[in-house]
Amino acid sequence: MALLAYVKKVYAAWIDYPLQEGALLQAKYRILRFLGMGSYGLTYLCQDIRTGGELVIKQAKPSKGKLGRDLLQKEIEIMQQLQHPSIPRCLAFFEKNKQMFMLMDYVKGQTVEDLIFERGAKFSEKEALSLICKLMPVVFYLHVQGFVHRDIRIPNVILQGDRIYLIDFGLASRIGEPNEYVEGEALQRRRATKVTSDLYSIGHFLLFMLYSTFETSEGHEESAKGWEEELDLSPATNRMIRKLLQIEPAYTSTQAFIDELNTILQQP
Ligand SMILES: Nc1ncnc2c1ncn2[C@@H]1O[C@H](COP(=O)(O)OP(=O)(O)OP(=O)(O)O)[C@@H](O)[C@H]1O
Repeated sequence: MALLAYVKKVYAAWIDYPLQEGALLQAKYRILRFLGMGSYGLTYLCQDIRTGGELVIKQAKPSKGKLGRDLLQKEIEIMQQLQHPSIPRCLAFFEKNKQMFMLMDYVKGQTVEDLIFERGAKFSEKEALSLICKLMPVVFYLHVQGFVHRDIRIPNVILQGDRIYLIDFGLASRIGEPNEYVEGEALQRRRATKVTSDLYSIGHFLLFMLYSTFETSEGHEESAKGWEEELDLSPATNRMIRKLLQIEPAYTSTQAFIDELNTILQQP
């Protein structure tokens, strides 16, 4: 049994091996760089050789078979229904030899994850709240269109100068849709097809930014303290995060959260 699992793993790694830089897809799109491998897809930065323009191509992970293709198909269907300046457009898709590919806008910029972990960016309370405030119009738009993103995390938000982008709609769903692909109870809250799951993720997003200024004292790296003790936040922000994380009753709507966020930001 262990041998079979090993063989399957080796086979998956082999068929999921990224396509080579320089390779041409559909005789039009040259692969410039492999951007990364997610749970269900491989993503490449490409160039349209006719126009010289850059674009991103996401390939359904071959080892995931039909499930991978169905998930990419779903991502395409959702992205095609969205039109927002903070969401990359799905430009086209194609299938070749049972492989599925989606073309989308390339968002040049830096993810919030890179800013914190590679650039050492530090977000004060006001800066972190302002960034969330900037992100909320696209989240609100998504919710009004009847969708939840379900994967709002620091690697999925890109800053490009003054502009903000939300990427990776691989887990996006219609609000109220049955939770088909969620494994494990802990993920249910984050992945429920309700707007509260995006608000819950925004609570964690905010904490990631706020912890960028937190210094652990020597010898006390492992702290059992929670964020409320470790971070010196205003009582209003603490309460807001408690509501986002559903420690207190959750916000009844996305607008209710936005209103409270604006009120806090207007305080001196
Ligand atoms: N439209 C885009 N523009 C620029 N970079 C992108 C775009 N879409 C994805 N990326 C980048 O490509 C890489 C892979 O992204 P992808 O969403 O496929 O997987 P992931 O985020 O690594 O994993 P998972 O999908 O499991 O969350 C990431 O570094 C992401 O920032």
